[in-house]
Amino acid sequence: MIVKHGMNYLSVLNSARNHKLAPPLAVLRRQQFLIRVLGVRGENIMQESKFEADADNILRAITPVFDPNRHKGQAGKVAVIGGCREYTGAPYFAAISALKIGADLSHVFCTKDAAPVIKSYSPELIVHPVLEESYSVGDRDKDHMSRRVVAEVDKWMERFDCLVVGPGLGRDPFLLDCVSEIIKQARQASIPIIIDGDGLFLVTDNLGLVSGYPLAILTPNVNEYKRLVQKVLNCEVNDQDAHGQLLSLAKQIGGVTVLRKGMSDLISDGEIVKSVSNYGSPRRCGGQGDILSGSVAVFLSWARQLISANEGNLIISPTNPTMLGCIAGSALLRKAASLAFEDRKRSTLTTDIIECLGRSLEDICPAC
Ligand SMILES: NC(=O)C1=CN([C@@H]2O[C@H](COP(=O)(O)OP(=O)(O)OC[C@H]3O[C@@H](n4cnc5c(N)ncnc54)[C@H](OP(=O)(O)O)[C@@H]3O)[C@@H](O)[C@H]2O)[C@@H](O)CC1
Ligand SMILES: Nc1ncnc2c1ncn2[C@@H]1O[C@H](COP(=O)(O)OP(=O)(O)OP(=O)(O)O)[C@@H](O)[C@H]1O
Ligand SMILES: [Mg+2]
Repeated sequence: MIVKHGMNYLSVLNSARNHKLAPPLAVLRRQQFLIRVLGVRGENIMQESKFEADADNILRAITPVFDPNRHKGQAGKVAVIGGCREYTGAPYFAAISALKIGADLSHVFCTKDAAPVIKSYSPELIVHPVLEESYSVGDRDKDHMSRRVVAEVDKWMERFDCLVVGPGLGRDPFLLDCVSEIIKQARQASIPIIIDGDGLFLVTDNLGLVSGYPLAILTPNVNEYKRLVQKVLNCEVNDQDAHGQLLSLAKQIGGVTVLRKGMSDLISDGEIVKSVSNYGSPRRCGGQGDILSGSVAVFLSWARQLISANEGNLIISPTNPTMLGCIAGSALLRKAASLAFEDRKRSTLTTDIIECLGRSLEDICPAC
């Protein structure tokens, strides 16, 4: 088989199959090698390796060692704002992933309907049934109700190291108005915010909510990225200049960090671009992005702790904690997805990947 410069990953896989080079799993394993050699979009090998993050070393550097003097909460307190009548899985996936990686406390702020369901998935999560959708609020009560919802979240705000806004949030207009206020409060309190799922639907039409906030991370999937590019750059997604376009997008939103999910995850804060392309899984079951948002929340919190403990002097690069959080979260999720796929093959589900998070982190960064 001749691997030519410019072949994309699918044509490489097909060509490998045509040449009967290897059974399917071995071909898939070869995918990682080929991605590294050719670049995911057939880009120049030098260019791709120049952008590839040193993810394992970053993971090792920011994951804290166990210390008997530390108390509950110091390894991270995260909150997920999401969960409504339709979606209860997404906020659960994000919140439980944060705990499985090593956060001490994980909260979920969701609607009243979603709360008992999410609680029943796990006793580990602290679930607040505080969000309201339009159908449960009379027109006259809206102002009063909105103030109540925002106050309920705000009284906890200072305790959180990071918020994840959007997994399974839904798109109810009243609920999204309340969430806009919650984002404003978090920003005022300088709490990092990861915006995912329906949170991106909200923010794409209200960019002022995050614009210019360096502690904001947007984690768009293919649809969400397309909408962001159209809205912010007023053009279509350009895969020929994926790095340049992502850089412009992050810059244009005032230096927020954008993690563009895909075959290879691309991350930019408007200053630099990094990619994470370690082998993941060919399964595209729903919920993997939710694991990612919960994971990034934990690693971002740890990266900020490390930076403040070292008074800003880091021996790793990049030094922006949002970039570090994204690189570590992406690398860990992809490794866990690959382990889960090895075990479960076609039946791999998001819950299987969550079960592999601990082992994946242990492989890279042993607990003792
Ligand atoms: N197990 C769970 O609980 C999981 C729950 N999940 C949760 O699902 C939510 C949506 O996330 P997703 O990833 O499906 O959004 P995406 O790919 O942009 O949309 C695909 C297509 O659907 C449409 N569309 C979507 N939402 C719509 C709405 N409310 N009302 C109307 N249209 C809507 C959309 O149309 P468009 O946006 O282009 O108008 C596009 O064509 C989000 O909260 C996520 O966290 C996931 O995390 C998976 C696991
Ligand atoms: N084509 C792909 N090949 C390999 N890995 C991918 C591919 N697309 C996405 N991923 C991986 O899956 C993770 C989740 O991305 P995905 O695009 O599925 O998010 P999402 O649609 O928001 O997920 P969710 O269903 O949770 O909302 C990404 O971090 C990326 O590492
Ligand atoms: Mg998603």
